[in-house]
Amino acid sequence: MDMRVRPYRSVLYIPGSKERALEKARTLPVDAIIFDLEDAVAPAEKVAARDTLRAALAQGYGKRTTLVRINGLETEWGADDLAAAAQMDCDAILLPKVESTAQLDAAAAVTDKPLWAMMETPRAMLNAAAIAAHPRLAGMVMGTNDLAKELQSRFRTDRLPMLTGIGLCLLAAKAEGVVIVDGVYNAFKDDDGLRAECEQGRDMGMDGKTLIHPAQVDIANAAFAPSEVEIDLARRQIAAFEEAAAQGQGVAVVDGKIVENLHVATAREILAKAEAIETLAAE
Ligand SMILES: CC(C)(COP(=O)(O)OP(=O)(O)OC[C@H]1O[C@@H](n2cnc3c(N)ncnc32)[C@H](O)[C@@H]1OP(=O)(O)O)[C@@H](O)C(=O)NCCC(=O)NCCSC(=O)C[C@H](O)C(=O)O
Ligand SMILES: [Mg+2]
Repeated sequence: MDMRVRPYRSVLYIPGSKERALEKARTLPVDAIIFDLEDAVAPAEKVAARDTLRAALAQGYGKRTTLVRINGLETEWGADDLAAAAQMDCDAILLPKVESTAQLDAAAAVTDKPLWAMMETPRAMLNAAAIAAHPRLAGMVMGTNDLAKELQSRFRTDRLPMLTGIGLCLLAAKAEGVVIVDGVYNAFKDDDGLRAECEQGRDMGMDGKTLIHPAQVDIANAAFAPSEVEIDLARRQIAAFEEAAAQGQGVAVVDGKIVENLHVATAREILAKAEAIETLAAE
């Protein structure tokens, strides 16, 4: 499926050590899963988590995209995590705290799997263009908890302190055509807060949101899917533009707004995304 069309609305973290959660995920309507060996797994459980995760992935997760987040290659677990993940039934490997292309080169020397990068430090934001342009990079994940820690910023509902960093990563991802998903919303019982943050991410151009709890899935799926209003408008824009083109005109007007070929391209992407979501849901 075309990467610009494949849904990444909901990307759920699951600690690689939690068997119940690993099982539960097979029942959840998530577009992608990050199987975590890093921060969600206690040091004493890290080695055993590799085997737990390998066994879970071998049983399959349907059409969901599967990513394994390893520990940093500079840690005592990183190299063995990477070697283990390279042999697992997963779609890609997610590297934490990527700050340079050298880290991607080191992982690329060990595995042929696509690589994703956690973007979660100020240096990562400053090097986002080079990271996104790495030939093996397929996606970026915002790590907004680590970013807040590094920035020494305060939590704000509008996320003002981190918008510069998020914006740099978005520009880099869009310039290179790689996926980018937003950071987690920690208050997993606060539906309204999550909904607002999803809307903000969607408005900015994020492909989806990383999540920490099953209760967050439906809100993210709704926020990052084309709405009925958007689908209806897209259909009408395409029809109006085709009619105008048939009459030798390059521009149409729908709802009092101009429609040019670039708007039609966006409209087609909206319909393709809606169709891809339907296809995933049907499987
Ligand atoms: C946050 C949690 C610790 C809450 O756990 P718990 O109290 O057990 O939740 P519930 O009792 O409400 O769980 C209800 C059922 O849902 C299952 N469950 C819970 N979480 C998940 C999950 N993530 N995936 C799949 N299933 C899940 C429970 O097993 C219950 O199932 P059932 O028995 O059938 O009722 C917990 O949600 C959790 O551990 N979440 C993940 C935390 C995590 O992965 N953190 C690391 C990633 S965040 C991060 O690092 C971001 C980044 O790096 C940054 O810097 O920002
Ligand atoms: Mg982090």
